[in-house]
Amino acid sequence: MNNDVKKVAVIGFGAMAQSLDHSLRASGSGIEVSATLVPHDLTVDHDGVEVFHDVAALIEWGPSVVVECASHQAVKNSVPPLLRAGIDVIVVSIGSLSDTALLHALEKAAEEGGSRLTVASGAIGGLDVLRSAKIAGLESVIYTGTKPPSAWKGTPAEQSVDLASLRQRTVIFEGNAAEASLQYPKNANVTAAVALAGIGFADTRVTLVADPHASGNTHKVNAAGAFGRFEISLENKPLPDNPKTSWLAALSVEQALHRHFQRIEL
Ligand SMILES: NC(=O)C1=CN([C@@H]2O[C@H](COP(=O)(O)OP(=O)(O)OC[C@H]3O[C@@H](n4cnc5c(N)ncnc54)[C@H](O)[C@@H]3O)[C@@H](O)[C@H]2O)C=CC1
Ligand SMILES: O=C([O-])CC(=O)C(=O)O
Repeated sequence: MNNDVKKVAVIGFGAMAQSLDHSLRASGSGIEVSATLVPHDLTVDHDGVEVFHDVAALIEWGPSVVVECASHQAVKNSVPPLLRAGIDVIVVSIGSLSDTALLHALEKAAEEGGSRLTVASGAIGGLDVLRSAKIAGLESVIYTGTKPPSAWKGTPAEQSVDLASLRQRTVIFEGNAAEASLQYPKNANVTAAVALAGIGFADTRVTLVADPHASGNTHKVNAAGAFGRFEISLENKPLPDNPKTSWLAALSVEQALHRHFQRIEL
């Protein structure tokens, strides 16, 4: 990796990528989004951003790093060829990594290309604690995610509850992180981050809640193990363009980018 070249590309140009683009431009850090890879049917007209509809053309353009802010499908389809071409990638659609075959394919692609895949922390925190605690043995990791009903639109929650008429806090899912990642690909990426850092997808217990009184997206993790106990609670503000996505997730991608270009990772 040449740290002096800062050709940053994003996959997707939705709420998170646009928040990232805006924040980077305002930061004066010299790191900006210069290209985006979007689906064929999407038009993006944004000053200073080259638009690609094909991963081969993006590779040809020669990004120094690519940030995935798109979907599980994008991780599956676009990330392996980038890694194979020697391009470092930061991913935020982490739920895709519950697919063990994909995880292995990504590792193989990175090995072949001599590149590196970084998993952003996203909308959650405390992953460093889980990673350390795991070494001595974790006994239990429990995640509880609460969002307003509007954030659960277009998800399986709609089949079990009438989101529009909810008057009280309602559990919409109980299971493990593997099931949550698969069933809620736009809302439960945090469960995958917790699972990967901690005791894995099968053993990470997950409860998802729709709460008409919630003003933002709340994430709680309780963990216990040989190290002791750990509890974290975040009250995240959503991005204005997507109530499903916390602003913190976009900020986590931005800090992962800064770390990518730092000689000393702070
Ligand atoms: N790790 C975490 O904590 C979090 C992860 N996420 C994930 O981040 C991703 C982006 O979130 P938002 O920007 O809020 O979503 P969004 O729906 O506002 O934007 C996603 C954009 O990506 C594009 N896209 C989808 N598949 C694509 C593909 N294969 N190639 C290129 N573009 C593609 C869509 O057209 C859309 O414009 C989502 O997958 C979301 O689930 C969101 C919040 C937290
Ligand atoms: O942004 C959030 O609060 C969490 C989220 O959507 C996800 O984990 O996919």
